[in-house]
Amino acid sequence: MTQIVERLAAKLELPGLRLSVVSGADLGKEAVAESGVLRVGAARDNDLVLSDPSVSRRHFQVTLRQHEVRVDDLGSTNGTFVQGVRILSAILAPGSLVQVGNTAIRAIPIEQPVHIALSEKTRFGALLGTSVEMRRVFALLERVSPSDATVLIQGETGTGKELVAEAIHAASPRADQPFVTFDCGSVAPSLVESELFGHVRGAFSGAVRDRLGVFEAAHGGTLFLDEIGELPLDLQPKLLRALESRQVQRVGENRWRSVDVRVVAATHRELAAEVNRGRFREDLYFRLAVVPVHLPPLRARGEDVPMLIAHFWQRLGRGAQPPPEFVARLASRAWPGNVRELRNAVERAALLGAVESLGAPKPIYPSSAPASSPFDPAILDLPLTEAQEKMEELFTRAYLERALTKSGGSVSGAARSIGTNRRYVQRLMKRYAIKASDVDDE
Ligand SMILES: Nc1ncnc2c1ncn2[C@@H]1O[C@H](COP(=O)(O)OP(=O)(O)OP(=O)(O)O)[C@@H](O)[C@H]1O
Repeated sequence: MTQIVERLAAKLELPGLRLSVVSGADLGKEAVAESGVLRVGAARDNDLVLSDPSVSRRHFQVTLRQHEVRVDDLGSTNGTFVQGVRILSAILAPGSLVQVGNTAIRAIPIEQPVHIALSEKTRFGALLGTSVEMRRVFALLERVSPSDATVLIQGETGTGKELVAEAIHAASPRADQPFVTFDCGSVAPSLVESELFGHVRGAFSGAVRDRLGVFEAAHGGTLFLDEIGELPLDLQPKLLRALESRQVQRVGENRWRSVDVRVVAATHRELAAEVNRGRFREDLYFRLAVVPVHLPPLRARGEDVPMLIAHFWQRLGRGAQPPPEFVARLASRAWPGNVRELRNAVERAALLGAVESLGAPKPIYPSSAPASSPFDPAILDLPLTEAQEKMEELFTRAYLERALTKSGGSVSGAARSIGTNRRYVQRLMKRYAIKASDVDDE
C-alpha cells in the first residue's frame, strides 16, 4: 500500500498590520507587525513606544493569528479600550480604534504580508501538536534549543511548560548533563535562597551540613526555574546577579563559585503584567525573557484535541484509535486545565471504563475511584512504575475529591479534615487538575 505523506507548510502567510497613533502625544508614530506580535507601551523594548505618561510600561499586545487579530491588555494601570469598551482580550476588526491613556491608535490592514515560520513536524520532544499555533512554537524551539539562550515559557496551567523545558534541554548540546528543576513556589520564601544557591553548615538553624543549591547541581546542564512569578521580590536581585555573573554564593559563605548553566524559566502568569503591577522586577524580566515562548491554551488550538486524545489512548494500550463517539464527546468540551486535564479525562475514562458516563451531570467533586470500585485490570498491563503512578493518582484524586465534597469545596476545610495544610492540597489539586469550586476559601 502506498502511503501518502502530506508535507506540512514551513511557513504561514498572514495579512499585514500597521498600528498608527492617530491622536495624543505621539501622533504620527507607527509600527508594523513583522514577527506577528506587536507590543505597545512606555518601555523602550516595545515595538510602539509611547511617551504618554498615562500609558503603562507594557500596556497591550497585538497578535496576528490565522483567522484573527487579537489584542490583549498586559495588566495596564489605566486599561485598554477597543471602540470605547474596556477589554482584557478582544478580536480587532480591521480599522478598529484602540485607546490607551490619552492616546488613540488605529489598527490598519496593509498589503505587505507577514511570514511566520512553522515547523514541518508535529512534535517536539514529548509535545505533540498539528495546529499552526503549536507548529509556530515548535519552529521557535527548534531554532533556540541548540543555543545557550535563556528561555521564558509562559502559558496557562497544563499547557506543557515543563515538557517544553525538558525538550529544550534534550535538544541542546547539554543533553547528557544534568537537568535540574526548581519550583519557586514550592518552598517557604525563607528557604528559597538556600535552595537556589546552597548553604554551609551552621548558616541557619537546621543547616546541619553543607548543601548544594540547584545552580551548582545543574552545573554543565540546564536549570529549569518553574513558577518564576512566585519568586519573592527580595530575592529577585540575587537571582539577577547569579544570571549575569554566572556565580553563586552559598548562604553563610563569602566565597563565589562559578557555575555553567543554561536557564529556562516558566510561569503561568503574564510576567509583563506582573512587572506593571510592581510584583516582578523589570531588570530580571528582561534577563529571563531573552527568548519568550507563549504556549497557547488548548481552546485556541482545537484541532490538536483529537490527536492528543488518540495519543493518550494509545499510551494505555487500548488499540490504535479511540471510538469516534468518545473523541467527539471529549472534543466538544472546554478544557480549562488544558492538556493535563484532557489527558486525565482520557485516562480516567479508559481505565475506569467510564466512557459512557462522560458528559453526564457531575457533583462538584465527582469521585473517580470510590474505595469499593475495583480498578480496571488494564492498569496491571502497564510497566510497574507507570502502574504505581497511575494508582497513586487515582487514589489521591478520589481521596481529595471526597474530602473536598465533604468540606463543601473549601480547600482549607478539606486540608484540616485530612490533617494536612492548604498549600499541599492546592499543589495536589493542581497536579491532578482537580478544579477549585466556587465555594469561598480563606
Ligand atoms: N503538547 C502536548 N503534547 C502531549 N502531551 C502534553 C502536551 N502538553 C501537555 N501535555 C501533557 O500534559 C501534562 C502536563 O504538562 P506540563 O506539566 O508540562 O504542564 P505545565 O504547563 O508545566 O503545567 P503547570 O503550570 O500546571 O505546572 C504533561 O505531563 C503531558 O502529559
